[in-house]
Amino acid sequence: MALEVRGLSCGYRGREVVRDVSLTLEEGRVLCLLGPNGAGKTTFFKTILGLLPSLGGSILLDGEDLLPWPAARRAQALGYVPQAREPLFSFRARDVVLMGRTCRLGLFASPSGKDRRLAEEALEAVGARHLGERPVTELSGGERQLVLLARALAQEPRFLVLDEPTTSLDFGKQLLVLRRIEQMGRRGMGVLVSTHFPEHAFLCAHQVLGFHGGGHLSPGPPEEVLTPRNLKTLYGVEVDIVRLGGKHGDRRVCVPRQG
Ligand SMILES: Nc1ncnc2c1ncn2[C@@H]1O[C@H](COP(=O)(O)OP(=O)(O)OP(=O)(O)O)[C@@H](O)[C@H]1O
Repeated sequence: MALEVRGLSCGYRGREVVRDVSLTLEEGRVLCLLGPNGAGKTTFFKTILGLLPSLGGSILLDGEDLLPWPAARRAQALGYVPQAREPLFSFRARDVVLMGRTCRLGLFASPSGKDRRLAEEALEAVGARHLGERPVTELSGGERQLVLLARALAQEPRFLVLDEPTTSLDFGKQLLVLRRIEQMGRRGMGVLVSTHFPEHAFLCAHQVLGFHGGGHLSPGPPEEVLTPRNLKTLYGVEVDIVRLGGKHGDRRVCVPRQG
């Protein structure tokens, strides 16, 4: 069971932003997408999700072309948490999470007890059960981000696309969300996640893909892709990767060079 991207090019009205990307993401694996502002991370995700037409290449799930799939079938396979933005309607957070179950309901069906239980569990999993009764228009950016993540969990997709899920979260919530991402992988979900923090890849990812101004680094394990040289290519800064031993095992951190 795998999501395969073959020679995918993405962009807008003939302007290519991302060119000729190929990768395979198996269920149970986490891929972290890195790159500077404007490198094309969101564009790439939206193309995979079918929200933008591709400029070339193909996207396959278990060898089947995703393009002709109806929206509900696609939503059962691929969940999406976009970058946080202002909500339009003042639904309760609990109901927004329950909406994640919509793609699993029949045409005129209402949510069942099981759907409500899964929605509650999803809120609990992201540490946001206390927000259930609050209108989403009155939540902070980080709180809204957690509610959207819970909605995607309630959807129970096989693959989940998370666009900068840790942006706007405090330090503790960032670590909670990274732990959840890692757990989602262990429970068999395939996850594509973008972040502006390379260290997040060390904490939760099996593979890293890096975009930089029209080009990209070949996908591979974080320990191989996240070298000082590649980080310079991605972000134009000099950093060292420092390995820290400890009672919780090997850890790697990025340390800026002086000067
Ligand atoms: N609707 C659009 N029409 C035309 N160009 C767009 C559109 N949306 C984004 N772009 C351009 O495509 C490029 C890639 O944008 P994208 O949002 O994919 O980058 P990103 O890597 O997600 O950036 P960030 O880290 O800042 O969120 C940018 O140059 C951006 O200006």
